[in-house]
Amino acid sequence: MTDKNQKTPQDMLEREAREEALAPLLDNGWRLDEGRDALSKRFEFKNFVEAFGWMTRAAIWAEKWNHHPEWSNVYNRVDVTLTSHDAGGLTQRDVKLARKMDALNS
Ligand SMILES: C[C@H](O)[C@H](O)[C@H]1CNC2=NC(N)=NC(=O)C2=N1
Repeated sequence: MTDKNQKTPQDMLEREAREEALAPLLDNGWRLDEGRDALSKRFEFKNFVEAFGWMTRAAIWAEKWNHHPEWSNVYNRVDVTLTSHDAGGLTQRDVKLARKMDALNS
């Protein structure tokens, strides 16, 4: 998150809300990217069909919420990075999508 007093989207997280929102995600396999304000996680599945099935379900929510992950898939593995491009960093939209991705994987 930037400290410069620029115009930022309304859902940019303030420090306290941000820490509260991020703590459970960081406990659940998400990490803060170094070098950019983004959350990343590697999801692993039994096989490609499970991985791609999960991606399909996540994609439907991403499209519904107009908030899209950066992700790549190799066989049973999906590497996800979440950040809000318009904000240049994390917003509530990333937290919401991260929680949904975890819920779809439980
Ligand atoms: C025009 C459209 O609303 C925007 O490009 C949306 C689409 N999905 C998006 N996804 C993410 N992660 N960040 C954005 O800023 C974003 N913007």
